[in-house]
Amino acid sequence: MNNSDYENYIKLKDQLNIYRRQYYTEDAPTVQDFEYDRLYQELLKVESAHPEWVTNDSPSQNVGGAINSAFPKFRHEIPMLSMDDVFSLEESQASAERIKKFVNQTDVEFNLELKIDGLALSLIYENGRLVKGSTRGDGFVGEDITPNIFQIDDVPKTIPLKERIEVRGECYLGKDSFAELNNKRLEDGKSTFANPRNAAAGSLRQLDSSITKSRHLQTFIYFVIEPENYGLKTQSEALKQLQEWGFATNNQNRVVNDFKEVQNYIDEYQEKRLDLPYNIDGIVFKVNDFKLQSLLGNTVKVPRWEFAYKFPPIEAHTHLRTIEWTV
Ligand SMILES: NC(=O)c1cc2c(=O)c3cc(F)ccc3oc2nc1N
Repeated sequence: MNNSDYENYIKLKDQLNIYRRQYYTEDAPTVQDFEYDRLYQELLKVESAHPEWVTNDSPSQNVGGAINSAFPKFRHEIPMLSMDDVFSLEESQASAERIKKFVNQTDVEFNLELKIDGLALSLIYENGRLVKGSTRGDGFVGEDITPNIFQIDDVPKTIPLKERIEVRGECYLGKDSFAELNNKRLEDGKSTFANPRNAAAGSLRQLDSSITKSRHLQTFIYFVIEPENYGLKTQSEALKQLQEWGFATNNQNRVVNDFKEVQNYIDEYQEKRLDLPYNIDGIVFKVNDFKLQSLLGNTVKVPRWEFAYKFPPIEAHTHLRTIEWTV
């Protein structure tokens, strides 16, 4: 074993863990997502060549980051996993083919969804009333932020369902609300947020709920835990049912059967993303049929039935949109 290779690996792992703490726990990253992704893919490559070097503090072995101990802890009944990322059309085609091979079916339907650049959120309802809201945390234990969840306007406080249900989604800050927030902070001589995702995380993980309320956070709910319990058969059906129950859902999803449609969807939203009122950083591929999803199951960190295609980074000069204030 070439010592310096191993030393370089440890340095890379430690550096990534610093970046993760900044991103997940401090909501204040010092590197752009694409730079983090590049280093993370490098770590995965080294680890696949040297599996014996992998220890459980490696970023590849756990989801998300440490939680802010100021909040009560909340242990997720079902772990909140993350997603594998791919960075090219070819890779996404290869991942789709691997999934088809795994289930031994040539015609697997995928539900494509916009990948909202926000932070993951879990909501629990009992007897039709919202009783718990939490963040992902490390995937197993998140932060109980229930008081803050009640401050988000588009989160229904009651739903027309008597059974206990948990739903999950993304909490985000719209581009206009982000620009307004940063302009206000500049006026007040405060530091500004690096991007809407960190502003959303910083606003949701607030100890003072009135600050959360002032931030105009929004959500897109995309996941029903144990959907079969509610007679749901596919992801696209689940999104419709979530909307009927009163949740904010993103209706730009598309059910596709062949790769040409995937290419069209990716091209369409690579264009549209600049004009969407919220940030997206890719496309989520989900096997649409829940029976096939359970056949595929999960690994320690990610479901095998989904993955995310990440868009290439937008050139910095184009996407920063601030509001022209009338003086
Ligand atoms: N950012 C997103 O817009 C988005 C994220 C996820 C996940 O992180 C996710 C994680 C799981 F373990 C399972 C399903 C998921 O579905 C998801 N769907 C989405 N649309």
